[in-house]
Amino acid sequence: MAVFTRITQTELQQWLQGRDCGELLSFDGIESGIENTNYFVNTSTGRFVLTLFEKLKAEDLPFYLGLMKHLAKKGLAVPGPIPNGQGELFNTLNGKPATLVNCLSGKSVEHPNAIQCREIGKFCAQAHLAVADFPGNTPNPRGLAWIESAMNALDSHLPASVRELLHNEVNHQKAVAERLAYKMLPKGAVHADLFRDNALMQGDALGGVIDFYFAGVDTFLFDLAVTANDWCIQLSTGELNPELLGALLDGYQSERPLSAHECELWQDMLRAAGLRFWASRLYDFYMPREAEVLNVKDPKHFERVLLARRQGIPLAPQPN
Ligand SMILES: Nc1ncnc2c1ncn2[C@@H]1O[C@H](COP(=O)(O)OP(=O)(O)O)[C@@H](O)[C@H]1O
Ligand SMILES: N[C@@H](CCOP(=O)(O)O)C(=O)O
Repeated sequence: MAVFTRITQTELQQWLQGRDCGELLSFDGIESGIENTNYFVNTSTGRFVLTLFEKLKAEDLPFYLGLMKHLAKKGLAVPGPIPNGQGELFNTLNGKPATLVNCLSGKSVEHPNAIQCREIGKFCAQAHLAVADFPGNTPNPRGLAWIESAMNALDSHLPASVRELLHNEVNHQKAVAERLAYKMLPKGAVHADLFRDNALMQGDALGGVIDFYFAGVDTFLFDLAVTANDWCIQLSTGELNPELLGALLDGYQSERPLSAHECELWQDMLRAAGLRFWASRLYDFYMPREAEVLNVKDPKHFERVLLARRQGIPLAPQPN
């Protein structure tokens, strides 16, 4: 259950005043989700999602909400925030910063097919093209600097074999970051958590992408690698499914061809993306946040993913 903050009809009615969203009819708490409080809000003009931010600070929100607004304005299937009467994308509701976004259709898929992988690949590329003129510059909050500090905090908790692999991969990624090819990679504001549960599918079509609250500036290739590691996975082994991966890359390259440097660093970025989620899951596992309704996600899954990517990859993209 993920309704951390309860609100009353009167509070919501007052908060909605001045927003271009019609008259409040009803609202219901959304049970799934673990970070924020979400409600479906039905009004005389449609259906919306209200999010009360439980942990993110007000100063962090302009980047995330600004990115969603930017992408929605460019026609991508992303929930656009509905501003209040003062033009603000968020303001306080019951003591928490809160925003209202339009409700997208569809539901997440557990076992995507090749067509769905192609669609998410296309979306990923379109989003990368669309941020060329987005001015926000908040770095990826879970970049290599965060991973290294998490690793140091975790060190005494970890079994020796885990510690060794973590240090080894962090050192490898630090060396990658020094390479000229890495420095030449195109960057921008990316979702950075484009997992299956953050995409709503309507059959084979993409209904939309939600949950931009791990977004930050990073390489486009890293964002694509995060997506591949989740959408194209063989869950039992952590290996990539060549058919699904081919479809994802094909969809991506149909919109934004990869450069020679991007192709060269594909395996390293798949490793970086595996490392990022292994580190955050280890962190959440060994240092659980207090007083939370938390489903801690299994770190072992991303250990398998990382080990598999270090061994090799089934398909390397070619520059167009
Ligand atoms: N804009 C939206 N349109 C439709 N459903 C949404 C939207 N935003 C959130 N949801 C629903 O709410 C659930 C929880 O949202 P999510 O952003 O994943 O929460 P959390 O950040 O707490 O993990 C999603 O799984 C989805 O069902
Ligand atoms: N996708 C990450 C967890 C990020 O949290 P979210 O539920 O807000 O998407 C993972 O699987 O470790």
